Amino acid sequence: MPDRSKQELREALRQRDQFFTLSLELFCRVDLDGRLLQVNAAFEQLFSYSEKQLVGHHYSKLVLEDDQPLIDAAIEQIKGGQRIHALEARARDAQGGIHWVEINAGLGTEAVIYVVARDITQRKRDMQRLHILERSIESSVNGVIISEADHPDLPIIYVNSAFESITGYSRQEVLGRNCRFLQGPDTDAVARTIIRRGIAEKRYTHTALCNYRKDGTLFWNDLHISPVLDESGEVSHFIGVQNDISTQRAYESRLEHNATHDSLTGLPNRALLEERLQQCYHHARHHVGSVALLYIDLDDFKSINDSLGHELGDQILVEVASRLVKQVRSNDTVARCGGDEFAILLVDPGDVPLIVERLLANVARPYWVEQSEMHLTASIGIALDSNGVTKPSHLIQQADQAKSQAKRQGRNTFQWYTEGLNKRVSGRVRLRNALQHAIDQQQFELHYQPQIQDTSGRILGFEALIRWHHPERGYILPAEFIGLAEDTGQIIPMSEWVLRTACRDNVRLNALGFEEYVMAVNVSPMQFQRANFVTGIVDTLKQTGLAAPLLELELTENILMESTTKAIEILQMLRRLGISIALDDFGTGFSSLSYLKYLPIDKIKIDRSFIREVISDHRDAAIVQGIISMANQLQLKVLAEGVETQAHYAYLSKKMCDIYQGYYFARPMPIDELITFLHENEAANQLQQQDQNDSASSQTLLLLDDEPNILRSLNRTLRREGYRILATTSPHEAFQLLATQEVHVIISDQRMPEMSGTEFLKRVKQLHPQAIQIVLSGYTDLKTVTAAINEGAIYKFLTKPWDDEELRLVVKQAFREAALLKVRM
Ligand SMILES: Nc1nc2c(ncn2[C@@H]2O[C@@H]3COP(=O)(O)O[C@H]4[C@@H](O)[C@H](n5cnc6c(=O)[nH]c(N)nc65)O[C@@H]4COP(=O)(O)O[C@H]3[C@H]2O)c(=O)[nH]1
Repeated sequence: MPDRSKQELREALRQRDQFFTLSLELFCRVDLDGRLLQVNAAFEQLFSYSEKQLVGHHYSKLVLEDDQPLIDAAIEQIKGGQRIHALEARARDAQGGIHWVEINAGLGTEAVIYVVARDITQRKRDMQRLHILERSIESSVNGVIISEADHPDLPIIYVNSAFESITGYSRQEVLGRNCRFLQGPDTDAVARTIIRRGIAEKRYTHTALCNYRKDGTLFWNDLHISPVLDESGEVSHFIGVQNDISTQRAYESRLEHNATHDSLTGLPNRALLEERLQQCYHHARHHVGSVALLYIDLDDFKSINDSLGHELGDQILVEVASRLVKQVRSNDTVARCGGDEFAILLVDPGDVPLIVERLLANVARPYWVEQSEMHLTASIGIALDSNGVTKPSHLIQQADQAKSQAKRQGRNTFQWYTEGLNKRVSGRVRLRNALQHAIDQQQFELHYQPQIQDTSGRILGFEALIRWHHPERGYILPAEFIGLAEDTGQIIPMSEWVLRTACRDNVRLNALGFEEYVMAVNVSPMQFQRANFVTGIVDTLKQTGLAAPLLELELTENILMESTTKAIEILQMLRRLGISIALDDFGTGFSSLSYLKYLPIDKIKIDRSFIREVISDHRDAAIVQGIISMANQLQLKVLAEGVETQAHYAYLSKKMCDIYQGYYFARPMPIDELITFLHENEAANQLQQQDQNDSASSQTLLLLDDEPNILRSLNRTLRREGYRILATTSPHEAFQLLATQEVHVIISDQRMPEMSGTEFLKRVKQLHPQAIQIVLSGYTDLKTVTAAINEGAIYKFLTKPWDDEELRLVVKQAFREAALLKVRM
């Protein structure tokens, strides 16, 4: 070889070595057995071995055992004349660090393998990371969408499987499209704008919007959109992460619904009603009267609930709710305010009474519960916003007040709210406070009214009647405060006090040596319904020492009708203890008579409203007669309340009434007055008894009439009573008789030739003031009567022809009066 060529060859080799040495790629030469022959600097550097430490060593000094079969196979291929391209294997450096290398190799001319390799550890790591990211995106439960930002329509270039399962669209169906195909008519315009702006401004955006699945169903998409920047910082893509929050939304709206709706009927509750009312005020401030509020309360629903059970009670409430809703327009609000109370907000109501009538009629239609027919009514209160109300709760309150008024007016009716009603309600609030003060200050007293046995006139017992001794107003009657106390619950402490005091006072009467009297105490509905009612009574009897048979409880029909079975059980318990039961105000309760036979009671008290006109109104007379006959059949005692006159008494005793109570005998009186009354009564009884014992004739009656026939007839009527009767046709002779005999009662004619009856009695009054005088006149002209009354001498004025029974009673009373007079003198 010429020198020049040698020189050129040396130069080429030097350049190749330099290239070999300086190259950043890993170079090495390996013999066909896999032993290293030469490595370059990059190789030394990567593996931290010097060329000396490597040359002559088998490649397995570096390549991991797992990858060695790959290298062996590659060597075999090379030996067969093939080239190896991009074979990846792992090798360990001197410090034990692992490197991924990509190997290219081929056979050189001198049976040496030339290897060019590259350290791809970083690339491998990056790829692995990408792989993990992709796997995590794929396995994410959130839908992921990547769209291209360069393209104006932002076409989708990637969606994950979660997107497919949320939307129902496959990857192929959505690639290349803009995401907006998921939107629909209900998609909120605000949410769309938020997305549009976020994309235009290339920033992170978050919103929730309703989207549609492939099958057309709606879902709530909680969407986060983030821009993706390329190396130059430009937005190359948008990545959207979507979350199906339909269930959460449904739950939230259910929660919201529950917070504003009644769970049983599904109607708005009171809070939502107030909100709607507030909205109405807001919109309708311009014209008054545009809103009406109806407050509806079902009448006696409690008894239905108690008798049918709550489940069926609930069914009825649901039915009522549906009937109410059907009667109003869709922009009106029907709300359930709790229990059996509903309210309706009528917007631009028009003819309110017409609507209310319709509501009442519909509530009153029969209900079918377990194959039986049930009836129900409602009371409705109406308030209009024309009353200058500015707060929803006030309007509701006004309608509520009007409803209570409707209830008091007999139910199944409606009532408008008025200022007068408001005043009454404020009055009630004041009264309630005053009543509380009275309870705290013990301003109550008990007055006792005697109850009299029929023929004997004997006192059987008393009714305890509460009085409020107001420091300024004096005595206030129960009619003014019992009803309110019942509504407010204040009746409970009052009733306990009444029972205790009445029992204690009866024990006191006993201790004073009077005969045993029965004390009748009124029981209030609320008191009766308390769980501890019977034990409370037993405790009071124990504490006061009153024997149970000396206590009578007066209950009204209405109390017993509330829950008949339970009431019967309670009454039976009381009767077993020895306490007697009277049914008060009988005839006023409109209740069915058929239940009477089941009630364990002892006595019926005919309400005084029937007694007032009993002698002049044939209807009252018929009712009283009916009650007495029925009571007789049921072997119950009958007490007539409100016996005010002698005529009442005479009439009722003819009708076989057993017991009497009324002003005719005595008014209710405080305990001290009662004690005096009882003493007087005892004394009179004793005298009467003594007189009767002395001789039947000790009660002397003088009859004076100028007509002998009248005298005979009077004699006949009164003879059977056992009086000693003196009779004369002349006033003169009468004076003589009076002078010689003790006369207790005189019956005188008015018109006599010798002297007028009035004149005669006036003179007798002066001479014999202890004699009780009765005028019996055929002339009832005003002059005669007033003259007789003005003379003040007479006890009674009777007319001819007389009623025998009445006459007998008057005379009997007169003798009683004469006896009392004698005690007082
Ligand atoms: N016009 C007239 N009235 C007569 C006559 N005789 C009695 N009265 C009155 O009739 C009422 C009889 O009591 P009541 O029917 O149980 O009716 C009672 C009773 O329902 C209730 N009440 C009274 N005290 C109590 C009590 O302590 N507790 C409860 N829960 N209620 C009571 O208040 C009602 C009214 O009581 P009072 O005003 O005391 O009225 C009493 C009595 O004063 C009469 O000849 N003519």
